[in-house]
Amino acid sequence: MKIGLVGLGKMGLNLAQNMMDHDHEVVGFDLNQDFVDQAASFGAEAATSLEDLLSKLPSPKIVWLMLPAGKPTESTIATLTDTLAKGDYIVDGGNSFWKNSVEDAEKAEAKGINFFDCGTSGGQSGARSNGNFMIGGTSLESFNAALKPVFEGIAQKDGYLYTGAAGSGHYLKMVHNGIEYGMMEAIGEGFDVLEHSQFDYDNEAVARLWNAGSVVRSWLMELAEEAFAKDAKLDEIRGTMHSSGEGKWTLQESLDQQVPTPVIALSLMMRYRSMEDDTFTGKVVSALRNGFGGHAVDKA
Ligand SMILES: O=C(CO)[C@H](O)[C@H](O)COP(=O)(O)O
Repeated sequence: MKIGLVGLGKMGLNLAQNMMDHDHEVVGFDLNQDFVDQAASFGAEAATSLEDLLSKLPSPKIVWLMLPAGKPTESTIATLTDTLAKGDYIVDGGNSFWKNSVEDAEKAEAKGINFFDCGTSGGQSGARSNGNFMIGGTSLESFNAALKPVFEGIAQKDGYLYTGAAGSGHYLKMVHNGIEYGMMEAIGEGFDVLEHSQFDYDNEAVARLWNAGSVVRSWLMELAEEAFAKDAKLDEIRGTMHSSGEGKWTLQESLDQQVPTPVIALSLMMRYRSMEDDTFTGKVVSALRNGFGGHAVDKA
């Protein structure tokens, strides 16, 4: 297969190499010329623009996006929907909001373009090899015809699934990331309790121990082991926990469906709380305690 890959950042560049490792040709484009040059140095064909990339693809054209969710992805899909022809393929491999994918697919499919929304998991190393992919889209037939052979190579065994109608791939990735929020928060909290205990635990040794056959062994625990190996008390980093939106979307969806998801909800709240050094909530509560009970307040 010859695939046009748009977006050659951390994930896209690794995915390009993964595809080429499995005998696919890649034409790469990114607004950042350095990324294009890097992809070319690995053997990808460099494109100077989206139009140039399309001109280098045989029909049916397969255009695979690895762009930040939101405007960069949506505007590129709109351009592709205007430009591509019946039978061509769009694969959105970013972390797009699933409702956008449903709408994007409707517009693309109205023109006979196949649209697939592909949640990509496994981080940068998974993109590079043995990845994990959750793929919704136009039909199983069109998936099997052009994309299945690609996923057979770039995914690990059992590491890809056609999940049904367009939107279902990114919906599944959204929930995956909600789970990810909860798992990471639990791991973080567990180590926080250890840090505050009367005992002197070696965090790296604990993570290594738990990775050796315990119930909580996991890739996340392995990443914790690696992080503690580099910086035993993580003194070099702040505890601000950024978020890209998928946890929020999972919570919004669970509220819409009236499904109780307290772990995911609180994990998201903890991320938001971590972005503030102090809180206005805290100031108000402190003032109220002082007001009704004369309790001490800490001065700013
Ligand atoms: O999809 C991912 C992992 O599965 C991305 O790394 C994503 O950015 C993680 O979400 P967040 O940035 O909100 O922590």
